Amino acid sequence: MKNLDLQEIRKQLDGIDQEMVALFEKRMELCREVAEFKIGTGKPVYDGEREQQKIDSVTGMVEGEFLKQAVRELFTQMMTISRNYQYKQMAENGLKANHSFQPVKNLKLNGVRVVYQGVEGAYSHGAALNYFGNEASLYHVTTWDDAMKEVELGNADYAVLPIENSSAGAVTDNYDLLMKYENYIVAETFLTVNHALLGLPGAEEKDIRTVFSHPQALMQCQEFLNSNRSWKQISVENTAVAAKKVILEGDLSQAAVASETAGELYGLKVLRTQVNTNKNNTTRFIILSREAVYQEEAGKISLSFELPHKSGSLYNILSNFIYNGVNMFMIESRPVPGRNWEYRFFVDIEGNLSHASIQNALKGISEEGRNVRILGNY
Ligand SMILES: O=C(O)C(=O)C[C@]1(C(=O)O)C=C[C@@H](O)C=C1
Repeated sequence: MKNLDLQEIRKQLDGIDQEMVALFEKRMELCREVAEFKIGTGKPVYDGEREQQKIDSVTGMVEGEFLKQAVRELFTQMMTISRNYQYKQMAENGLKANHSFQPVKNLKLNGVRVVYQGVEGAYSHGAALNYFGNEASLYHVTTWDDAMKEVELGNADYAVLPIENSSAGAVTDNYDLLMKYENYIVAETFLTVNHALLGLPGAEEKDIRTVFSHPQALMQCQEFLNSNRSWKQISVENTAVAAKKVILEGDLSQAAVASETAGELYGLKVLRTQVNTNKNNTTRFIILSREAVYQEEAGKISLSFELPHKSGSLYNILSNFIYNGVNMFMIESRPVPGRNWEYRFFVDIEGNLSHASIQNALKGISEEGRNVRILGNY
């Protein structure tokens, strides 16, 4: 008996769904006409005011919070699909997302000037050597900000900056610098980072009272460092500066957390190897240029945008990736300076600026987000 009831209900549901699909098709056909109108008049696809009116009107047609919320979600989704349909048509009419990036076969690597932050022996130096080898002329500056400035001024062709570590996460200061300067990410390189505990040639681990390193490196070695409760952990500019400090101050109770290479360079003794918690500790470095170029084979795009402090705003903007079949690798958020509780999002997606799906997604993002910037395709 029950089974029959269910079958009967399902039959009715099928009938309703059929009507809904037919109406949805009609709605999309009208949206196609809207797109034609917008292509003709140059109006943007996204009209936030109209969408709000629509949501207010349809939620007003039902009773009760549950149904109001359901109808809100349903229509938000439908309008998102409608926007994506319209962006697709714009792209087919040659109206692509605006960007000034030029494709190149290969990046210029020979005889270039490359800047990194820190001193010789710092991990950034290792990353620069990793990517550019010995052909380039490498030099260093004191801060990450200075490295970005060198590129902007044209003193360096490229800067090498750490952006993410597999155990400590994002290097947030460098995300902020991506906003401060108009330099572009043209490549990335990965460096396995193994920290050693380094002391004076005459020191033993039992003599140590103070450990110097970069805050990220200290964080990456928390398990080992915290097991020595009496040790004072002191942050300095970078790991190589820590090593230099230990040798210059000549105090047996001081140690540095830095690479073994830095230890050799400054004449320190390895008191313990691999003190990092994660033994696969890897840092991702980005290579920045002032030229907006991308290699034809590039497969990753970094972009940033800001969103208002409003329910669903992130969900809506990310739908531009979903409906274009674009895979997202990473998302990171940073506060927007001067605007409490509003965020700037940094997103890495899979793809190349020449792909139609990417152009569609970027067209949507650039209409719906604020201060949208393509940071690079590499
Ligand atoms: O009315 C429009 O301008 C449309 O493009 C249609 C529509 C919708 O699907 O209802 C889609 C996108 C706009 O942001 C607003 C509304």
